[in-house]
Amino acid sequence: MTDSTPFGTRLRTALDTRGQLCVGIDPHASLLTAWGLDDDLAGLETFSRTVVEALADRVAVLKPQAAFFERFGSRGVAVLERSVAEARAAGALVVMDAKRGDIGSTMAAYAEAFLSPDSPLFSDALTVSPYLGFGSLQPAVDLAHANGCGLFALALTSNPEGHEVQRAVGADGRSVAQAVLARLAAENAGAEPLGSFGAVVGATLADAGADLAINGPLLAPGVGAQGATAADLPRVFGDQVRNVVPSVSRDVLKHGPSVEALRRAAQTFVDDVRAVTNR
Ligand SMILES: O=C(O)c1cc(=O)[nH]c(=O)n1[C@@H]1O[C@H](COP(=O)(O)O)[C@@H](O)[C@H]1O
Repeated sequence: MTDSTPFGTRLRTALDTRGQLCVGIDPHASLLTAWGLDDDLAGLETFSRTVVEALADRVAVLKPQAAFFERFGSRGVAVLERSVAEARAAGALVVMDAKRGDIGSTMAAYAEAFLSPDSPLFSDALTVSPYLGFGSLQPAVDLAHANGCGLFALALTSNPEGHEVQRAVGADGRSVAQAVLARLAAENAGAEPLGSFGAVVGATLADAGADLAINGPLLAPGVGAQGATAADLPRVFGDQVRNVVPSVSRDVLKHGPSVEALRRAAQTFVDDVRAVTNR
């Protein structure tokens, strides 16, 4: 199923109608065990199908983490393909968390894999790493534009180690992260109601220390297991809080395998975010 409406437009509608939340599908071995499943292909399949069944018809964004599927080889990737297709069919926007980034000619192949409607892994958006230079991402930017998809570029990640690279200051006096954010803002210029080229900015940051007004979505992992809460969002994101997509994996997933409990956990996060954003 393709939809040439730009990702940013579709995301704005999803956030406004379903609430500001992304749930990550991260089938950790420890979660499979906690759900009473074996850490094998059948466990992976049951886990993913349950999360999609519980949440794809009500949560704005689902974000499968590709590595947890790839560790089972090609049959794990086949489970990922089915999960993406079923989640999209049920109305969720799917952000593939594969954090791709390479020289431009190879980046074109990564873009084909995730942002081409003919690909079995076709997703609404893809996480990308701009640390081979933002310009190396151009094939993905072009394909996203062509197919109504989005990208989320790692700007200020939720892990403490990210700072040594992302806060480094270049010759022009800007941090590396600020330079990435500026490129995203340029890509989103003039887009309404929201651009399709987002940044990843961890909710765990003490403060962003950068201009987040990129006219695009801000994917904010770190809520839940990494220690951030909805109450941190206004401090980190200021007047951009409306464009934040808080992302939670383990703190929702730990409530399975009960479909009802997964739904309640997700709804609690949506309500908590709504309370701090006054929306
Ligand atoms: O791109 C991401 O999604 C991401 C970026 C980042 O800065 N930090 C981060 O934790 N993530 C991902 O977000 C998810 C966080 O999972 P939980 O800590 O269980 O909520 C994992 O899949 C991470 O790979």
